[in-house]
Amino acid sequence: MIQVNDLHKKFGKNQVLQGLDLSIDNGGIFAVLGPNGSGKTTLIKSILGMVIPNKGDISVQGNRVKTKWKYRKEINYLPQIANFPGNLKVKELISMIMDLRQKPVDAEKLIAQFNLEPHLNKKLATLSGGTKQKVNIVLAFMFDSPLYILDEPTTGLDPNALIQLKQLLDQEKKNGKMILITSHILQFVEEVADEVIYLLEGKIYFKGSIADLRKKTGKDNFEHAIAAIASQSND
Ligand SMILES: Nc1ncnc2c1ncn2[C@@H]1O[C@H](COP(=O)(O)OP(=O)(O)OP(=O)(O)O)[C@@H](O)[C@H]1O
Repeated sequence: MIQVNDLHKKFGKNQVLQGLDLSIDNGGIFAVLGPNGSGKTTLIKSILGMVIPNKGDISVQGNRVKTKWKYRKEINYLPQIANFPGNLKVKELISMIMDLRQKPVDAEKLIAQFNLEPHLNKKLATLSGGTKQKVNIVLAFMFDSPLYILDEPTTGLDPNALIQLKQLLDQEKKNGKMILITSHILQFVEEVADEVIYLLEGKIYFKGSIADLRKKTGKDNFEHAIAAIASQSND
């Protein structure tokens, strides 16, 4: 469903992606990992058509990103930093996004799940970081789409909200959805991910299950396996 061929992207002299290939054709949770600055967000934004590559081809569900941008309606995206208009109230933002997307929604249940009712009449600028992230999650999950792209979804969440997020992910995975997640929280990744996609030096250095990663690195501990994979590449 996602096909990336020979993707190159540089910002000025900074060559971030250099000949990246990726193919995902089944549902499940895919964790996009890699050191800071390795290009995880750049890859995600290229798939979303928000970053224009210097070279290479991307298709999502058979639609080439360059020409058939309407495919974006089929993606639920949670940005790493949500730039909400601070003067809007939470409920106004939710209804604005509903109007824009014009798709059936199930916001009520999510609002209750993340205990957002007491915040609906508050302006976005006045919310705490974690509450903003809960709003971000509601916006990303309220439409039914085949593909979810979540950039650091756990940021700022309290333990209860984190449990709710994991439940949502599990439910959508059972519904056959494809879910791409970036996260630096390895405990979370270990719990939810079916596959790890590890970016290094502008390419995918490893793609496979956590069990495969353990086998490849000879490390049982996930954190150590991730650290080992980065150092193996320098050998
Ligand atoms: N719009 C931009 N203009 C200039 N440089 C950029 C831009 N976007 C990203 N970069 C650079 O590209 C590199 C990769 O950034 P990116 O945000 O994709 O990394 P990341 O793997 O998501 O990092 P992190 O783990 O810190 O979130 C970084 O060096 C970053 O400074």
